[in-house]
Amino acid sequence: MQQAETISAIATARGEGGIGIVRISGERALSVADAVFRAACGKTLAETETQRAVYGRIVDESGAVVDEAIALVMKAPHSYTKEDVVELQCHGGAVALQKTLFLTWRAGARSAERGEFTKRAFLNGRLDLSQAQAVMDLIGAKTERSLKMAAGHLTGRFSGQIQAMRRDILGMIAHLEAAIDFPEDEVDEVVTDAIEKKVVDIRNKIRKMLDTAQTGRILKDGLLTAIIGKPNVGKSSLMNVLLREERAIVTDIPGTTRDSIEEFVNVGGVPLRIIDTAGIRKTDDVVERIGVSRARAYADEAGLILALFDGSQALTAEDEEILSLIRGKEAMVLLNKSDLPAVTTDEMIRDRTDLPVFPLSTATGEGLDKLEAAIAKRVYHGSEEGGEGGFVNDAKQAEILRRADGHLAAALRTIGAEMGLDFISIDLRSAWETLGELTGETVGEDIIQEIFSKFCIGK
Ligand SMILES: Nc1nc2c(c(=O)[nH]1)N(C=O)[C@@H](CNc1ccc(C(=O)N[C@@H](CCC(=O)O)C(=O)O)cc1)CN2
Ligand SMILES: Nc1nc2c(ncn2[C@@H]2O[C@H](COP(=O)(O)OP(=O)(O)OP(=O)(O)O)[C@@H](O)[C@H]2O)c(=O)[nH]1
Ligand SMILES: [Mg+2]
Repeated sequence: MQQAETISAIATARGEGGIGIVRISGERALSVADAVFRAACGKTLAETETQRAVYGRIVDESGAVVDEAIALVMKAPHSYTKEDVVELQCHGGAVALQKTLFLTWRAGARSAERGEFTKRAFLNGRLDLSQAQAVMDLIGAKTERSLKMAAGHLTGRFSGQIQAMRRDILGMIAHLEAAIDFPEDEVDEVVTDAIEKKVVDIRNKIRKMLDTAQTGRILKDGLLTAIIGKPNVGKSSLMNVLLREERAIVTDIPGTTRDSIEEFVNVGGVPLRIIDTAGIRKTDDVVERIGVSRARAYADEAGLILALFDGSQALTAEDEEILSLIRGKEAMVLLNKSDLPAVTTDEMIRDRTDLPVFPLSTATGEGLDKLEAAIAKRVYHGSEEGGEGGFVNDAKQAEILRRADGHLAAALRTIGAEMGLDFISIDLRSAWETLGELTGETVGEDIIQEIFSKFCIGK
């Protein structure tokens, strides 16, 4: 189905790059493009076969040349949106590109909303909702592993699993309805036994998918990782070696870092949002005190704490306080300055904490490989591929899966209570509908609008 309104937008990065693309989609895409583009061969784009590239010029209403361009013609349904699409590939200049865009508006297109091309692709059945979301995740991917996850979603790995579950549920509903309509054919108990088995199966699949949710979210958004410790233990040095860049100021003066610094680091494919914090200590300095309270706040908020200690010094009361601060938290204990003679050994630290301990030196780089591998392993906890369905990478998706699982659990209770076949069917239908929210088959326009409004213009 082609939308009556024809839309256009600049599809490439603003103000940079050698080529810039104006993309047009909708019922009148060909006539809009023909109003602004003159092919060198003399043919109109409407006469051009689909999937052809045509060389020519962008001209304004008076026929004056605005730019030199290549037009890509993709006729419905053979395009990204499944509508008629023309892409005008121009020289990358911002002014010429903007002018070409204006000309398409004057010729009858309107400015595309955020994500509107992809929204049309969704509405026309090219992608389901989880695949459409993967388009944005792909663009925003922070590491290669994040990219791989998004690409898996885009190619329908996740959707495929969901669709299979929905088909199975629908099959059960049909079975129940047949048994209700023709009670003489089958004994109820035989029917419910079969259904119980299948429901348990699907619940197991959902549980496996939910197990990947935490990893999926980290791959998508990054893991908030706070480096904490008393002053001068080497926190900023650690930030710098992880970044491979002299980002934070390092001096031998305790209290060097006063405000926290956040940077993105790729550790073994895991995106970390690393925060270097002010050394935790009691201080009369007003600015430093604010820094210290921020450090404590980050320790609470972080998904992972890297607690740093100086192995070349004896542990102090401040170190003991940090050890108790991280007790029971997601934390790793790092014993720094292993290049110097050890005063505090890892055994001494291990006596005081159950958390994993890593000796290292930010000066020589010793122990860093092990630390990075341990961080990556911790995030993946064995599930490199995120199971058959790929990762669940979004809190909303996880919530929908949990709700669907709740309906399946209710179906099992209904079976257990021998309440009758039609009641089981009601629970199953709820589960089927809930799972449809993931693929977008059972969600309202408002939710769809909200999802696409987070996209960029031209996508
Ligand atoms: N220039 C350009 N590059 C792009 C896109 C685009 O729209 N334009 N895409 C999006 O932003 C992505 C590619 N996605 C696309 C998906 C389907 C079709 C398409 O035309 N499919 C037709 C023809 C397939 C075929 O010939 O086999 C079809 O499925 O019928 C195009 C792009 C990334 N690169
Ligand atoms: N020998 C040795 N010195 C180190 C090592 N790591 C850091 N240092 C030194 O320790 C001092 C403090 O390092 P920083 O990274 O500024 O320490 P910090 O924990 O950020 O300190 P504050 O910002 O004051 O809390 C500097 O002189 C560093 O050169 C190490 O592995 N070995
Ligand atoms: Mg510092």
